[in-house]
This record gives sequence, structure tokens and C-alpha cells, in this order.
Amino acid sequence: HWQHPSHALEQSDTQELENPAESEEHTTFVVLGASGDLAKKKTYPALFSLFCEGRLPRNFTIVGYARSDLSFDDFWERLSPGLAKVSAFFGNRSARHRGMSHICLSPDTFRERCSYFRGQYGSPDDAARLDKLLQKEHEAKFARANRMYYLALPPSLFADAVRALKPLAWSQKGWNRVVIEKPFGHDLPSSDKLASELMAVLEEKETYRIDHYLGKEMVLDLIPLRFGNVAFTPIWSNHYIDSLRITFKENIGTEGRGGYFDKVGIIRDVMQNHLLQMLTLVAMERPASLLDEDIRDEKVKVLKQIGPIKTEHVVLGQYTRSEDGKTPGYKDDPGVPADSQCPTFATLVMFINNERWAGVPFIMKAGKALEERMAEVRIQLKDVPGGLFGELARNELVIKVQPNESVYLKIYGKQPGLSNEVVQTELDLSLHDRFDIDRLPDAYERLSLDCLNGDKRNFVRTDELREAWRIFTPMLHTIDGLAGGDATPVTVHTYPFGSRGPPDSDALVQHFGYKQTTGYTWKPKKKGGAGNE
Ligand SMILES: NC(=O)C1=CN([C@@H]2O[C@H](COP(=O)(O)OP(=O)(O)OC[C@H]3O[C@@H](n4cnc5c(N)ncnc54)[C@H](OP(=O)(O)O)[C@@H]3O)[C@@H](O)[C@H]2O)C=CC1
Ligand SMILES: O=C1O[C@H](COP(=O)(O)O)[C@@H](O)[C@H](O)[C@H]1O
Repeated sequence: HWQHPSHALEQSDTQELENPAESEEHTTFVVLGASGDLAKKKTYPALFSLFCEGRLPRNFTIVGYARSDLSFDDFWERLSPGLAKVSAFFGNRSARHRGMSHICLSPDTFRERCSYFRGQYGSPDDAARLDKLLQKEHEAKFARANRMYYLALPPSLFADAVRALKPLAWSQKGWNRVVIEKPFGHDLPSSDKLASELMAVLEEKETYRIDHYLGKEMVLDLIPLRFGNVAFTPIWSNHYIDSLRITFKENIGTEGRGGYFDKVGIIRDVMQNHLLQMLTLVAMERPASLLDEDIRDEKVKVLKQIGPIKTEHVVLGQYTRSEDGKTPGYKDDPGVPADSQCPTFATLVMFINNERWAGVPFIMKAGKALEERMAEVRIQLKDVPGGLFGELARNELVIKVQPNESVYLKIYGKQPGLSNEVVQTELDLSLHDRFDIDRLPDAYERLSLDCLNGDKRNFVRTDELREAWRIFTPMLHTIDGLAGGDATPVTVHTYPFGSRGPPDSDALVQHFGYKQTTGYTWKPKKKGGAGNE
């Protein structure tokens, strides 16, 4: 049973609500940057979904903190479209959990628990004012009071914000936790600087560094899949695996965010964090236990065995207008300089230098404005020796992260009937088909609950972050023209909006031994419901 030992809320809700200690405890969520985009699109809808699922503590308050001069009604108006999507799903369903059935799960009931606090980030006066308000208005009658600070802010504000909060607005009678969002720096030196500023104030145990891919259902499934099935143990190495691919595709471009994206590029945007996290979970050794630190120790160990990525193992691309001329190219996005060399697409290869993985290429591909939206891990096994059935396509184990969350293994079997032919087919675990699920929680919902429960295994530890930047920084500096010396700049190929990316990417993937299966396409049996969108 895949549970965290300290998972208090995983007890039955009857137990939870009958526990007298629960009524003596209060939890406040303070969302800093509450007027912003992330708060509106992700943080508040995630908290509201948890509320509808009966997963928030009995006594809780949510304080939206921002500088903007907003009345509570104005603030609520901003949040309403995101919350409406959640209530459209939950509708009038009564809470699933017995003890919560007396609570009406509507945005209005949720609204009663929310407030708006106007303050500057990093202001000692405002931090002290917030503390006073929380103590007086919300926490006074409780023996314990916990505070979760969610920094939905630009990272340049993190250090100042926590420097003011920690001495003046930390609960003295419960836990304090701080959730921070990417980007965590721009390269190794800037990440180290940000980490040391934060860690001068916060303890590691108070810091919850979000990578939202770690909250996606199929990414969470990687550990149970690998370590709960002895069937996979013998094949999970260079003895049977030929190559491993991790792919992220979006079928939209930067859509007005080009000005921001141009300073980041696809490698920093999704590869150094989301895709590397998936790679780590696929490649790490068995952890000593499922406790946070045991898992994170194994993740760090495998990262330490990856050398810096070589620029000759990288193909870059930037999208142009679609072939039919209808969809704009990257440089048409306002804020993108006309001479931008920013990659919106990259394929790159890395190797893990240990006994298990030596010689196996780990191929990452990510791009915006491609032909579809999807994310997956694809493990290609070696050719079948002996040639008994002629030339067969390779077995592939595919973990489809989105859409249509599933795991399938491409195998051969006999064509049913009188024929003696072998035919390619699959063992298919499609979540929406196999399980009675009408909804998979959004990654932010899952991670907010983990933070509430003090479960850190799906958050990025400081040493893990450092290793991730160490692997990517030399190559990024070459691309950025910062490497100096003889470093040759990497060519940025163009590709039309809606295509598969530049052809050089396919050539690189083939060079590293990946064999494309032709004539066979896996089809989801049932379309996924509302899920990790
Ligand atoms: N938006 C998204 O979907 C995602 C965002 N993120 C990350 O989450 C964090 C927050 O994102 P997002 O909500 O888009 O950010 P915003 O740019 O919307 O900023 C959030 C709030 O911070 C305040 N703020 C912004 N700039 C400044 C400034 N220079 N000085 C002081 N206050 C400022 C504003 O509030 P006010 O002026 O009212 O105080 C604003 O509403 C960022 O780190 C981002 O990279 C990560 C993944 C997805
Ligand atoms: O972090 C990011 O992720 C999104 C993609 O997330 P998903 O959950 O929709 O797959 C990406 O669009 C964005 O550019 C990036 O910053």
C-alpha cells in the first residue's frame, strides 16, 4: 500500500473528524502573489478541489496576500473562472467522505474560508500585521496552529519574502512550511545563489520546492511500477534496455508569453526540471524505504552519475509559421526579438555512468508548437536474438504521462485464428479503462495535499536541484554564447508550427540506436476524463 507513514489524512475521515485533537488544530494557507496568474490558474483551484474532496483539515483559512489594491470582491472575481471549472466537475455531489457530508461543497462555502490581505513582500511591518491578524482572527482558540506559505511569486522575491516572514509571521504553536515555484535559478551559479539566500533563512525541512510533474499520476506511478513488480527487475538495465526516451510535446506555441520565454528556452523550461525528474525516477536504484529522504537520496545518487551534456549530443529548433500560413511563428509573438536564437525545441542525449546504465542513451525531446500534446517515457528493449520469427520490431514499455494516462508494453503474439503469423500487440493498462475513475487530481492538488501532510518525497531537495543544474549548465552556457574559448555555438534549426520538429532531431535519435516501429499505433481504448491537464 503506497502510503506515507505520517499521512494523517489518509486515515478514514470518520477517524479524522472524531479525533478531538483535530478540532484543536487550525491550518492557514497564505498564498503570496494571490493576485497573479499561478494563484488564479492553479493554487486556488487545487485548494478548492481538495476542499471538495474533503481533504482539507476541518479548521482552515486561506489568506490571499498581494500588493494590489483589491477589494475582496474584486479578488474573488479574478479567482472565479478557475473555481467554476472545479465546481462544474464536483457539481452538487455530496462529499465522498462520511464525516464531511454536512458541508456544502460550493465556491460560496469555500469563499467563507478565504480573505484578501494587502501587503508588500519583504515588509517586516506587513509580516507583523499578518501575524497579528492570524493569531487574533483565526488561531486564538486553537491549541495548535500551522501555516503553509505558498510563494506564487517571481523567484526574485522569494528571499525577501521569507526574510520578513520567518522572524515575524512564523507560527509559534505548529508547523510552518514554504512552497516555492520554479524557476529555481537560470544556471548553476544563479541557482546556488538563490538556494543559499533561501537556506540562510529556511530549513530544508520547511522548504517544499515544487516540480509539478512530480504530482502527475503516471509520474507518481513510476516507483510502484518499478519496485512493486519483480517482472521488471531483471530487464531494467543495459542487459535488456537499448535506449530510453522521454518526450514532452505541446501543440501550442508561446501564445503571448514569448517575451518571458525568450529568456528561458525549452531546455530550462521543461527539460532541466520536469523531464530530468522523470528520468531520475526511471533510473534510480531501489530506495531503502518509501520515506522522503530515502527516495531523494537515491535520486541524488543517480544524478551524480550523469556527466554534463555534450553540445554535439544536442539538436535545437525554433518554430516558424505553420505550413498553411495560418498559425504564427515564434518570432511573431510580441516581445520576441527579431533575431532571437531561443530554442523552442530540443533533443538531447545523456548517459548514466554506472553498472546498470553504462552505454544506454537517455534521449530527451521537448518542444512547443509540435503536432500534438503529449508526455511519455518510452523504454526500448534490445532486438530478439535468434530470428525465429524473422525481423521483429523491438519490445517497448511506454509510460504515457498525458493524455490518456496508461502503461503499455508492445509485444508480439500469434495472430488469432487459423493463421500462424505473429502480430504486434500490447499489454495495456489504460487507467481510465481499468479503474473506475472519473477524475484524476491535478498535479498541484496532489502536491498541495502532500505539503499539508508533511510528505516531501515529491518535492525537489536542494542537492538534487544542484545536480540538475550541474548536468545542464555547461551546455546551456555554450548555447547562450557564455562558454567562451573554442565552444562552437549550436545551430538552431527551424521547424514549421504543427510539425514533428527539425529532421536533425530524428537523425540524432536514430544515431543513438532508437528503432522506430512502423505500421503499428497504440490506440487508447477510452478517452481520459478530467485529469492532469
Ligand atoms: N503562471 C503559471 O502558470 C506558472 C507559474 N509558475 C511560477 O510561479 C510563480 C508565480 O507565477 P505567476 O503567478 O505567473 O507570476 P506573476 O508574474 O503573475 O506574479 C505573481 C504576483 O506577484 C506580484 N509581482 C509580480 N512582479 C512583481 C515585482 N516585480 N515586484 C513585486 N511584486 C511582483 C504581483 O502581485 P501584486 O502586484 O498584486 O503584489 C503578481 O500578481 C513564478 O515563479 C512562475 O515562474 C510556474 C509554473 C506555471
Ligand atoms: O512548467 C511548465 O509546464 C507547462 C506544461 O505543463 P503541463 O502540465 O501542461 O504538461 C509548460 O507549458 C510551461 O511552458 C512550463 O513552464
